[in-house]
Amino acid sequence: MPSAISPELPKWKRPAKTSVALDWADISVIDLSTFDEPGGKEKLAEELRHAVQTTGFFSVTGTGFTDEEVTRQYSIGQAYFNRPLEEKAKPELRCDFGKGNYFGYRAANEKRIQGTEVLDNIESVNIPKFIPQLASEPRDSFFDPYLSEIEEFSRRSLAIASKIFTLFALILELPPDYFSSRHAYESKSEDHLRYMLYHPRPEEQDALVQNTWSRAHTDFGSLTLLWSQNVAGLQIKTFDGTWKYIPPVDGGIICNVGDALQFWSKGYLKSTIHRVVRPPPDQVDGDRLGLFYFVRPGDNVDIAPAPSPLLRRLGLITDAELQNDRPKVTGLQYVRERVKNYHDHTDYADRKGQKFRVGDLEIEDEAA
Ligand SMILES: O=C(O)CCC(=O)C(=O)O
Ligand SMILES: [Fe+2]
Repeated sequence: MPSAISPELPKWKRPAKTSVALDWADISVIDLSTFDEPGGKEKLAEELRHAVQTTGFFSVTGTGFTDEEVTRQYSIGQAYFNRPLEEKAKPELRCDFGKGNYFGYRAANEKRIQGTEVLDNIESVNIPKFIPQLASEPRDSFFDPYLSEIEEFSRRSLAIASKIFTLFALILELPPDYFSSRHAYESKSEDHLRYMLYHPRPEEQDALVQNTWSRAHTDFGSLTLLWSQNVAGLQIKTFDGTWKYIPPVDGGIICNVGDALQFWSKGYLKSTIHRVVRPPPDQVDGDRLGLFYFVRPGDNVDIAPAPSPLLRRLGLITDAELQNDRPKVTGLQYVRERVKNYHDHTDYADRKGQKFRVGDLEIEDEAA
């Protein structure tokens, strides 16, 4: 059982910002502290509409998370990764990619990149929601002393996401809880809190894979929360086709729409293509530690267009489509297929333009 007082850990130190002049994306800042004010949601919804139609990535502030709480999560992540590989990589603690199950540990250096001899430099660990239905999923006993604070962080993360879902529902003129009810904390889903570490690679190796640390993709789920980080490398493909860096937003969480929300909204809410590249010279020597909450659709939720009056008016959905009695594609089926298709290989190969289907959903795994 977690102890009431969590043990001390070496305090993680946030790396300095780069002094290299990079081509930064213009990211809207949505201040959620005004959410409960009269008219607050409506105003934020308009700001968000603009953000998702220009860059697709946005940041939220006023989330209630203190810098100390966020640093603590990084400290936990750092201490976890500092342990020997044999402890982290026990078979029962690993992600079971054959089943499309992303809970648990993913080791670095096990897959090749784009058919070269260069190895994947990412290790990560995904922690499920703290609900009884997920109690038997892999969870490293390293986390035991910290479980109560990790659980609180996980629950508060989804609460932030819920506010954003409410804004999306307002934008689409749906009942305010249309999306948040499909992502309830107590309902089983593939949501996870993630600590993720990129290990720097020698420059010659990076050169062989076009400096790719994570290939261009769109996120699988509904919404991704990425605690702003100073080590540059994350880039988005802007709507005019150029790649721009996501800038650090102090105290902010970077958010992006995932493909599930794009399916529900028939593309009105766009899941922006992004990738991670080798950081600039003044940041490339250290590890790049990231903290995320990936929101996935509830296991039993149907991934089908939402009956949005706005989407109807825009001609993006028709009544026939809404009445269509097609077989349901559930959140669990969809997410598991995607994880399997992306990760259950020995190589993160170049897969540009390749499509696959889950039910009636057409999916491109590597965005061109
Ligand atoms: O590390 C990052 O900044 C982004 C990672 C990412 O896009 C992902 O894991 O889906
Ligand atoms: Fe991503």
